[in-house]
Amino acid sequence: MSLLKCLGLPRHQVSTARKYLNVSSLSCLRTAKNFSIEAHSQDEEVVIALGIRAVTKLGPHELLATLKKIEKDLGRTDGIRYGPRPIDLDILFYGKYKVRSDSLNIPHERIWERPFVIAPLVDLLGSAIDNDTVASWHSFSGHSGGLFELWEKLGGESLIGQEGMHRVMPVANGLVDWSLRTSVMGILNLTPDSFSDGGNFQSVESAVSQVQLMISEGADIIDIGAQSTRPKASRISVEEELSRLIPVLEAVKSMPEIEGKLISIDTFYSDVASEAVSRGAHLINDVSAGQLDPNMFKVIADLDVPYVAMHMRGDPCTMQSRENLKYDDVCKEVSSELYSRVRQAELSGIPTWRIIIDPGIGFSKKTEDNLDILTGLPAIRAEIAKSSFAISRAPILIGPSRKRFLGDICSRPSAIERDPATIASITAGVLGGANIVRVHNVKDNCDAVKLCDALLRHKSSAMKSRR
Ligand SMILES: Nc1ncnc2c1ncn2[C@@H]1O[C@H](COP(=O)(O)OP(=O)(O)OP(=O)(O)O)[C@@H](O)[C@H]1O
Ligand SMILES: Nc1nc2c(c(=O)[nH]1)N=C(CO)CN2
Ligand SMILES: [Mg+2]
Repeated sequence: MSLLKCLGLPRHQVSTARKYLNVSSLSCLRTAKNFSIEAHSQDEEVVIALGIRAVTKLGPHELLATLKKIEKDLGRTDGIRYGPRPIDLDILFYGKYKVRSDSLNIPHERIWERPFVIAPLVDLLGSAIDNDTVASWHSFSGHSGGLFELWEKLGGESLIGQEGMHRVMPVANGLVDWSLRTSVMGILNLTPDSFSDGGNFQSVESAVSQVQLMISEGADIIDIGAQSTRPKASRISVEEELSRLIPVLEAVKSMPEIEGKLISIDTFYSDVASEAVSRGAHLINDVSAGQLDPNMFKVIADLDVPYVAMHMRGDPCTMQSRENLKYDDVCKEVSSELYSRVRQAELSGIPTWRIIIDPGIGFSKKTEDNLDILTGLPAIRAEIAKSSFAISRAPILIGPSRKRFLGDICSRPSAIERDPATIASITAGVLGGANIVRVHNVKDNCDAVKLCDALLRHKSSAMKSRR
């Protein structure tokens, strides 16, 4: 088992490099999030650092030769050491082994003082040290508290999001740091039967004007769904979903206002996902996290777009069955079930730096479960961090908008009356660490997230000045 570091990779080559690594007798076990290190001068490229943990049949020197070949194929020429280069692939660790030869030193000698190497390296771990190999990596660091202590000494989590180092996701043609401000995802339902706005936006013209409205009100992302996932909704075929979706997607793509905004597709069908991405959709939102279509993960792995993996049990027909509503500790169980879906996605080739997680408010949850989740996002992150820091730090999306539990609490049987309660639930979620909110009423929720972001910034600057 080895750990690799890729450094200095131009944006478009992130996925190319990963594909090279996949075909070179490495099978990926885990991927750490991208870190972009901002350029110090204007002509410098943004540098991307990422970590990969993989299994290989190659010996350490054979692996080094393979990596050198990949570096060469991607355009690296022998030149000034430590200078600018299109890619740098290093072996940080190789199982429990130490290697010392003229051409190879493992552990890599210069990792210990480099925050941009340690950041993705720590992300490949979890706080629970669950095997001997990982234990040996900790001991190689020379610190009694292992790699975690080393990371703290370098500055730790406080280095991230400032001082030039960002945790980023490749989205459309750029890199997004979802932690900088909360993003608002406006909902466009192309369904006759959605619980809140079913039937309103079925014609292309009304869909386009709704998108115009949501963008003018501040939406960052438009989430287009052509299949209802409300409890007990009957399922439509891929063909029918596409026939509703494609004309609207084409029309939305040709709107001048859509420039700079992201288009998300709410679907659990892989064929819908691939068709939509080929027509310019930027992101796939799958309420089933791959459970309703066995091809979903493989298709998403090849599509190279961000993927929202939402927690749900069963399908929209069975999700509210007694069995699927049974939790001892909802935050713990949602965390472990979501973690195992994301793990599966990773093993199918979707790197964690493309994954957005969603606890699935209203999907196989009772009212009190939804409340536990809305107040428990930090607990969900902490629980996932036991297994994987990278996944625990994924952006969180929440979608409480106009859902029934809000109506039950506020005695609002009609969904449109639930906007004030929605705003309160969004506020709770964002203050607890949600990064993207999926809402019907864009205008009012944009104000809510702006206030939350201001509160969070204020709190973190007050904490810093106290230090
Ligand atoms: N663990 C290791 N991983 C990769 N290369 C190594 C390792 N240990 C020693 N080397 C040797 O270091 C030589 C120079 O590495 P490279 O050209 O990648 O330098 P660099 O990228 O400028 O430095 P660095 O990788 O420290 O940032 C390689 O040809 C290789 O033989
Ligand atoms: N990611 C995500 N997608 C959804 C959600 C949700 O909560 N999260 N809720 C829906 C039903 O309204 C439909 N789609
Ligand atoms: Mg190198």
